[in-house]
Amino acid sequence: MLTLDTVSKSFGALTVTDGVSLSVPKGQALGIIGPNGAGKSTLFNLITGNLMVSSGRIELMGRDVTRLPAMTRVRMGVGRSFQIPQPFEGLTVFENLLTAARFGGAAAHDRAVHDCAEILRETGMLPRANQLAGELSLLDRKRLELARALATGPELLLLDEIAGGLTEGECRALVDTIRTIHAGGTTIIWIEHVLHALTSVVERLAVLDFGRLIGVGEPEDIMASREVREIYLGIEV
Ligand SMILES: Nc1ncnc2c1ncn2[C@@H]1O[C@H](COP(=O)(O)OP(=O)(O)OP(=O)(O)O)[C@@H](O)[C@H]1O
Repeated sequence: MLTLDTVSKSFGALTVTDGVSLSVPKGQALGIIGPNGAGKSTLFNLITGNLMVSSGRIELMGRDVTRLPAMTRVRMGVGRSFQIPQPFEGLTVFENLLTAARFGGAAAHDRAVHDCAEILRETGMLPRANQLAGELSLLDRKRLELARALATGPELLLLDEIAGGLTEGECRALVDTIRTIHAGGTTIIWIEHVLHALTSVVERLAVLDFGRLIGVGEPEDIMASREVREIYLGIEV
């Protein structure tokens, strides 16, 4: 589905992504962890085309997308949620979804209306359909962020810290929704600091530190590794 080949990104003298190589097979759920400022969101921006790589190559569904703009990648099936939800505050929940489906996914109107209704149901947002996005609670803003990403019809779904700030119960509900999306065959890459939520969904974990990929593997092995415990969790072993 996705291959990163020695991808690097620098802002002036600051290297934020440092030679990252990674493959994500179709249908897999991969978690990305790492300390604040490790370059996780930047990596998402490089995958989506919101930022262009300084060097390296990105392949999506067998196609070199390294120089393709973000909109082309959305239309190819890359959907994302943002760490800070960015809905159109003055539009209703349904209008927000429809906008994503029509412009991000390029679906015809009738089809988009049908798909958006389905996504509202799937994400538990149906009762909020006619509410203004600007009036939503934190949980519902997060759900809307997920729903908007789904409305673009993604084959590859990138989730950026979607569980942070939620109560245990809210977090469980969100995890159930993400599990269902994954079970439907969508490839997922999920950046998350709420580790128990993340590891209850993903099959593989990648660790970023100072822009470098320092480990990729089964969640149990990664969480048990000395390097991760020292660098990420700050636990002396
Ligand atoms: N446009 C930019 N210009 C300059 N520096 C940037 C830019 N975007 C990000 N950075 C820097 O790159 C580093 C990585 O940022 P990034 O947001 O990718 O980290 P992160 O791992 O997602 O952090 P967090 O867990 O806090 O969200 C930080 O030091 C940040 O200040």
